[in-house]
Amino acid sequence: MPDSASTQPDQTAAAPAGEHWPAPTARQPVHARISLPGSKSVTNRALILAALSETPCTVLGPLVSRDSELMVDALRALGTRIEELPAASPGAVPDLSVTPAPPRGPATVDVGNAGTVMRFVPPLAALADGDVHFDGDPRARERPVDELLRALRALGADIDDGGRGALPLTIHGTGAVRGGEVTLDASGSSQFVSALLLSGARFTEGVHVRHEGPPVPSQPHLDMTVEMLRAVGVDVTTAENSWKVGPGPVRATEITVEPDLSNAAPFLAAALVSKGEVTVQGWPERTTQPGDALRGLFTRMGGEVSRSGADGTALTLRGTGGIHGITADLRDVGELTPTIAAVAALADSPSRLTGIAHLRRHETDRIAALAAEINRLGGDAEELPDGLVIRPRPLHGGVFHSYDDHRMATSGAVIGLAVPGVEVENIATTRKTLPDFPGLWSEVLA
Ligand SMILES: O=C(O)C1=C[C@@H](OP(=O)(O)O)[C@@H](O)[C@H](O)C1
Ligand SMILES: C=C(OP(=O)(O)O)C(=O)O
Repeated sequence: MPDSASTQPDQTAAAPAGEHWPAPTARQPVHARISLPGSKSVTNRALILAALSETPCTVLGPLVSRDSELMVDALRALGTRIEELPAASPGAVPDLSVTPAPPRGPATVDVGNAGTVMRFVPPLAALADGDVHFDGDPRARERPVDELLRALRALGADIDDGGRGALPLTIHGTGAVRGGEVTLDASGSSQFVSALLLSGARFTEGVHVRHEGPPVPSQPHLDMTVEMLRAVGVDVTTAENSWKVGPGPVRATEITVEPDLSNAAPFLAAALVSKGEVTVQGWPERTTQPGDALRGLFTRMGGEVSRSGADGTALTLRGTGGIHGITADLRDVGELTPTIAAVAALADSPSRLTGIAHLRRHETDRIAALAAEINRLGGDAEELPDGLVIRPRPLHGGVFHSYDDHRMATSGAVIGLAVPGVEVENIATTRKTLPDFPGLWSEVLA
């Protein structure tokens, strides 16, 4: 079996065959100024809202990567017209013109390994007239959707998942979803709640989602959903563990996508690790993106953050010398964990990262994968049920496996900055959310 087909980390596994990318070491402090592609989370929400809109909508500055392409293909399969507009300048990312149509089946949706596609599209597909079949990468069949399916059924959808509570599945759309009140346990993924809210205004009775169970992760992503819904005229009220969307039209005409701040993580880490300076352009003054937390996290780990530019949207992180360990509850910003863990492995004191049990069901079991790969390079990372303890030790070169996980791959690149001889297996998996990570990384290191 090719290495990239395996998703389960195994500390004892010998380095299997696969494409290995020699991670460049930073021989001197990195000094760079970069523009990052659009946010995955904003792009895929924008596309869903545009598809449900009463009016045509332009999505400005969308991400073009595997996850966004899967979303575009899914919506096209359901009848939405999505066209690229002429690029503003050569090499610029084309904006997207979205012409909505009532969702229709029969259709087949490939979710790849995109959480946003496997969770956000089923509620929209339940509004279709006809059957919609969902499947994805082998790992997608292991990622949780059970609570979402349970909730959708309670709201009136007819779903055949063969009793698995997982992909593959077929939604027998009847052209309408009753909606109403539903209680679910969203501790496995905030995306269950976001999914129901994004399509909820189009359910006959709207939707009132209540969460019961251990805390819901990724609060900023829930805020993003609520904020984007309100921006297109949807009535949303929230209380603790409760979100209510009134029935009514979605009126999206233009949605601008912010740069992906979570994808800023490895680049800012490069400044910290190499004692250099990296500036990310277009960092919003105010945002719901979890990546905004990098400012505080990397400051605690030894960096210095400043803003510049006429509108203050150029954000610079300067490495001041030391890299410090950190004790942090990352429940709200789980997707930053792989980069924080990589930096922690290079720090001058131990780190304890908690609140992230749900990462065990992300693209791979990220807790196990990070521990396995840091330890494979001579480090000392210990798994906790809900996180990691990382005690820095001198690391050596070797293969850093990515487990088909974009953020594992970029973490290997971060460690490689400081440790000669690190080879990242399947760097191409970074295309899930970044169109050309190796290219951008070499530019930054040049
Ligand atoms: O709604 C979103 O866009 C996301 C929510 C989070 O999911 P979980 O709550 O499942 O961690 C995050 O990790 C994922 O990368 C994107
Ligand atoms: C968890 C992630 O992605 P997904 O949207 O597939 O859940 C991620 O990007 O870190």
